[in-house]
Amino acid sequence: MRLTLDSICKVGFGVEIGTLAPHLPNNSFAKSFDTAQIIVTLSVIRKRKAEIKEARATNENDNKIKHDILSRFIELSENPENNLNDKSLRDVVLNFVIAGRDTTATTLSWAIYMIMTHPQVADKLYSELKDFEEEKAKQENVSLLPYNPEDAESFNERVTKYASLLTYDSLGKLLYLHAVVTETLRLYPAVPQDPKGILEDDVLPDGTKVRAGGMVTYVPYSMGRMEYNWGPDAAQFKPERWLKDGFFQNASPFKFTAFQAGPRICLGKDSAYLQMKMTLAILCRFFEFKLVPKHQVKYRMMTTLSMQYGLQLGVVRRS
Ligand code: HEM
Repeated sequence: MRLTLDSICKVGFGVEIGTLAPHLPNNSFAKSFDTAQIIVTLSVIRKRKAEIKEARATNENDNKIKHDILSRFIELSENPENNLNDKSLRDVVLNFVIAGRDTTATTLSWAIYMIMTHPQVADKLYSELKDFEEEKAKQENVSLLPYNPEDAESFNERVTKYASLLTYDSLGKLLYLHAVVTETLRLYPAVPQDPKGILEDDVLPDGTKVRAGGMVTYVPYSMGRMEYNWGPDAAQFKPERWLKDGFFQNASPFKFTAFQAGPRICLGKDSAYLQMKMTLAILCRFFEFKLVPKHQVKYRMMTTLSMQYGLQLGVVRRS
């Protein structure tokens, strides 16, 4: 939650929340999130507006002007035709924080759970990440100094070097990692069910009549486990099902519904993949995870699919 909250606040609104600082501070933003969202987000909007105004007044060059999502919405709000006031901007901020924090955090937890309970997947993923490191370092003429997992300094140096090799383009080459994340979302979709209110009487494509005022729900959790959709091994965690002849095979969003489908499909899908793949690449290259014996992992069906008792695990540094 700390990682994904920091990330969505930085990418979305250009604000350093700092909940993941080395001493893991209690953070007023995170703490007050549930109770004081509105006050906090309005202050972020006001601060950003003032910064934009100042950057323009002092004719700052382009790299001083932030390019986050909020700044773009503020620019749109300057045109009265767009009808965007502070309240709508507040809703934009809240929408992105809610959409971007718990979804990716919960998917990362399920992915780590799947990886550590499927040793063959963990091995294959580790090989992909190690091979990537060697190839990329060779390509970029980066020297990889040997390190000792027991020695924090040399270990951290190597992790930092590895992180610098992970770019938007290079992450796109980690196909097994992409398949691991996608397979996790098939079995543990962050939004497990997604109800819709019916505005007008209508008839669904299969002839089912629906009445205004009622509700229809599609359930990615069930759809991801239907043999009808995925074959007799639907219940098994098999990233390989997404790969054919070394290429990633996308499924229709009407079959793999974790991000919804149609015109209101998730706007943050690519950004979510980027963040999750970057995090998992570093974690799975440098750490091995072991579930705490007898710890029970059970899902909790809320707006997002969380773990009822959390995920308790041991972590060991890898060579
Ligand atoms: C694993 C990660 C994620 C999953 C599974 C996911 C899933 C979804 C789903 C199912 C919806 C449709 C909700 C509905 O309208 O009924 C949605 C909408 C949305 N998501 Fe995501 N999401 C993820 C991450 C993110 C991130 C990181 C962001 C922001 C950077 C984001 C931004 C949005 C926005 C803005 C919408 C509303 C789109 C609209 O109504 O037109 N999501 N997401």
